[in-house]
Amino acid sequence: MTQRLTIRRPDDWHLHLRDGAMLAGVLPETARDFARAIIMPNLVPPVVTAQDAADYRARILAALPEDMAFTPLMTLYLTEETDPQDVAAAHASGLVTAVKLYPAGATTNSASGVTDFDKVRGVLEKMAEIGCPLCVHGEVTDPEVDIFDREAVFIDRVLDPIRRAVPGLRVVMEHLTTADGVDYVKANAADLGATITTHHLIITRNHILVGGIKPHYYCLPVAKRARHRDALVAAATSGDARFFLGTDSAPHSDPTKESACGCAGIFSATNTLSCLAEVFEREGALDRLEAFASLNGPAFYRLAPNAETITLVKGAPVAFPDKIATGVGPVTLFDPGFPLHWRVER
Ligand SMILES: NC(=O)N[C@@H](CC(=O)O)C(=O)O
Ligand SMILES: [Zn+2]
Ligand SMILES: [Zn+2]
Repeated sequence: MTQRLTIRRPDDWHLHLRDGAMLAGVLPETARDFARAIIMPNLVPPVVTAQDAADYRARILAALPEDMAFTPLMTLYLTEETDPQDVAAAHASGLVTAVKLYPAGATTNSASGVTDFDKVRGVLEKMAEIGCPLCVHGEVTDPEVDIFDREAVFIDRVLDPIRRAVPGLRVVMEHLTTADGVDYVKANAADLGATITTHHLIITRNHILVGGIKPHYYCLPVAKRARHRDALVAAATSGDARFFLGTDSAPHSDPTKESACGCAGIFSATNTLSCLAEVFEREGALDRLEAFASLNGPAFYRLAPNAETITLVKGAPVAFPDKIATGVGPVTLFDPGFPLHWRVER
């Protein structure tokens, strides 16, 4: 008997769409399966003001194929010059859903990020007052700190002090990669949530480094050892409403990844739901996939879940393309390293 699973249409609470020809190439890969996504603002130059967000939103909608429905939920890139009133107005009008904090230099296109956290305190206080969530790339940039420890150190040195200094601030720890992060979320109240990516539920650092260096498994925060991956799987499949899907699908063209200094980012929009169904099935948690992919995110963001549903069907292994063609070159699709049997019924 064919196995079928019908769930509310999912959303992606952490997505990179880029701009121009890359945007046009990757947007359908997300819009095919997802109703909404939180759109990351790390363009070059970044999406800093409400006007930038309005313009970017218009470019996304213009790139959307006519037969697809998709709602981009816009974010602003927090800088030391961000104006609290601009944020408040953009949030009140519905243009902007959240603000994104990048520690300066922590990841791809983060040069305009925050160095001195005292300088953004006024914005954070305004956000706490109006209920605008802060999405956080949670890694310290201190060159003395080992790259595998940067998330855990960030929690102690930066995140916990910010949350104590600005009570009531609603925070999403983006792309959680450690058991330390899972424990920190669990130890706190409902004003703290976390996104977990598809790939961090599957790969460990061995995937990047064993048998040759694999640039398409390199992302930030970098995948950790198996114990951490397993803690993420347990959190995602637990049904705990504080954990929800943010794919962090982050396209880079192949030449920029397959390089002596390859870019960080894994592109997973196309096969994410098939990967997730496989992971949740293996954990005996298929009945909790809907919470993770379709219910917990909207609840955190105080939005209604999508009214429409999608149906996943299990059958013979599904063939996904190795690469997506875009106007700026091929983008390699995330390879989970095991066959995928679930596909979204069209
Ligand atoms: N995750 C990544 O490795 N890369 C992201 C940036 C980010 O989310 O940190 C990107 O923009 O390419
Ligand atoms: Zn990030
Ligand atoms: Zn990201």
